[in-house]
Amino acid sequence: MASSSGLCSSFQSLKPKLSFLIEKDPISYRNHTKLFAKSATPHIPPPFSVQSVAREVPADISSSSPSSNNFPTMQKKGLEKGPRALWGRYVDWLYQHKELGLYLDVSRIGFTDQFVMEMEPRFLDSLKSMEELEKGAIANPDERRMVGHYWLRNSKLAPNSFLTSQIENTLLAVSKFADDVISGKIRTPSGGHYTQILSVGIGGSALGPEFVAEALAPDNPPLKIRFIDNTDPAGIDHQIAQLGPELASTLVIVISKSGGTPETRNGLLEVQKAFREAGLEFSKQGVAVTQENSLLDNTARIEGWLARFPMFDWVGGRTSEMSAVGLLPAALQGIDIKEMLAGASLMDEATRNTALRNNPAVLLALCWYWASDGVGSKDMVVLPYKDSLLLFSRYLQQLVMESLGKEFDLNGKKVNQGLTVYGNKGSTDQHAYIQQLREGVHNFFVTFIEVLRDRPPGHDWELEPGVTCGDYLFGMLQGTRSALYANNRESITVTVQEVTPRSVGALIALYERAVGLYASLININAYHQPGVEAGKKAAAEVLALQKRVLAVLNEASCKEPVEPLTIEQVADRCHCPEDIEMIYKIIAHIVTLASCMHKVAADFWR
Ligand SMILES: O=P(O)(O)OC[C@H]1O[C@](O)(CO)[C@@H](O)[C@@H]1O
Repeated sequence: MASSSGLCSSFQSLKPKLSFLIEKDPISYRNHTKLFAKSATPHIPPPFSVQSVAREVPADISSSSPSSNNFPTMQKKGLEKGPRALWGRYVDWLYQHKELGLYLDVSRIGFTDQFVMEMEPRFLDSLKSMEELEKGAIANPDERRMVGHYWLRNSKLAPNSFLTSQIENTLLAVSKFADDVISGKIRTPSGGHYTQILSVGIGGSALGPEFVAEALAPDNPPLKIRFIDNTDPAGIDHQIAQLGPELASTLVIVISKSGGTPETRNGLLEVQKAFREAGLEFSKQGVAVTQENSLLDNTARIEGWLARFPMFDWVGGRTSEMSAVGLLPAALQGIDIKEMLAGASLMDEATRNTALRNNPAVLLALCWYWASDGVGSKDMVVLPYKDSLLLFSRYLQQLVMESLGKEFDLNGKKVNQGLTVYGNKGSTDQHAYIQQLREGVHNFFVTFIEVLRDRPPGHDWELEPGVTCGDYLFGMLQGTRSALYANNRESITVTVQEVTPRSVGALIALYERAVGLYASLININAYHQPGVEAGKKAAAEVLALQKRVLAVLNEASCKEPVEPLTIEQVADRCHCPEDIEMIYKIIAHIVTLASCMHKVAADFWR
């Protein structure tokens, strides 16, 4: 096979050099081009230096009429096609963060120089708002809250010393607890090492930890992690069954900012039941991450759980990965959380840059605005070409959609804003829905996430002469990017050297800032979620109605003989005839579950 050939070894020794070239070349080329451009075109100084590169802008191929009143006035042009012009655009706009080894290529989004110039003052305003937010302004007016997730990776930025020490103490406590568990200083009630984590939480209290575990946990972590992130009884049973006897060496981390989310409470009650049935004492293995004095916090304190870590009022669920919510599970899996924080902090610095084309979060938000007309008219398909980043799109789905999907803007005007996010991973998705992306309805733009390092050094081999498995992955990404572009489908490419705690921290920080900037551009509150409350309220009403239905059915079933009822009669006896459809669904649900209701069910369905 090729792996043992001379070609293979020479090829492998060539590869690091190639990646070095890839790393360095485009930017130095850009600098070179800039010098050229300077002599031909007057250089417009930062913030945005709009460069004239040779462009072949064909006749309007995919023009659309933006529906937002705020959208700059010019018409969208078709995408540039000529390879030389595209290369020029690539070089001209490529963003590189050297220390992070991160690139952002926006060349396949067709924004024009005029668009950039028209957007510039608005971006400067948005950056100003972000600056205020970081200084502790009430950035979430509805909930009268500060928004401080940026302080988590640079505690000195917090607006007062009390918050700074809260952040630092929590980080110390998380690190110490994780070290003690891993080293065996903290042991299971029977004196052994902890081997498993069962994380119970939902939404922002699950998605970050899930993404980070998938991306960064080593193959043999000190503690393996499992998640209960739903109120699906079978799903919960499955997780507990998979733990089996290891339940005795499982650390259960219950995560909930509010401490009152029903799904999380249910997960906790189910796990506590499993502990009782196994003859284990839950409190000795339970850890809570929640706001001080929440229901969960009080329960954990009264029951004397193993540990409690704070969640802060000024950190939102979907931006909580760098708080104890994300750091505790990560540290317990042996992930370097200081590196995650360092990556995020470097990215925070980069995304404060007011030289707009050198600010990657500005570039992302600019692309989103352009591609979706500032009103979410196109969906964002996120395609990491790396298995370990599979959950990035799912993580971003909450970050972006819960933040931007709002009915009203900050002035109370109905806007129905948002930006839809979906995606799994490449090249897998090429064998699923990319057919439609290439040829079907044109309602999206793509974000490719590229990882330069295929494998740890020394593990590569050639499947065919000169070609590795990773070369295929690379080819699939580049091929899809080109094929989509050839059909006027726009894309962004974010490139990292490898998937490390640092690069993952940076990616999270990049998107957090881009969402904040974009929200400010479209004048919405990115930090509340009133729509979710409506669903929760409706669910509570269904559960209340279920109790009334059960009472009516119980009464009927206690009669001798059992009193058969029509659905209309049940609705009448519940005093809510207008809810007949919901009552039908409730009965259909409970008759399949409750064995005590079998008799009634039989009569009911007669
Ligand atoms: O951490 P908590 O309070 O349990 O909330 C979980 C999730 O529920 C929501 O409040 C609504 O879905 C999210 O914003 C949040 O991340």
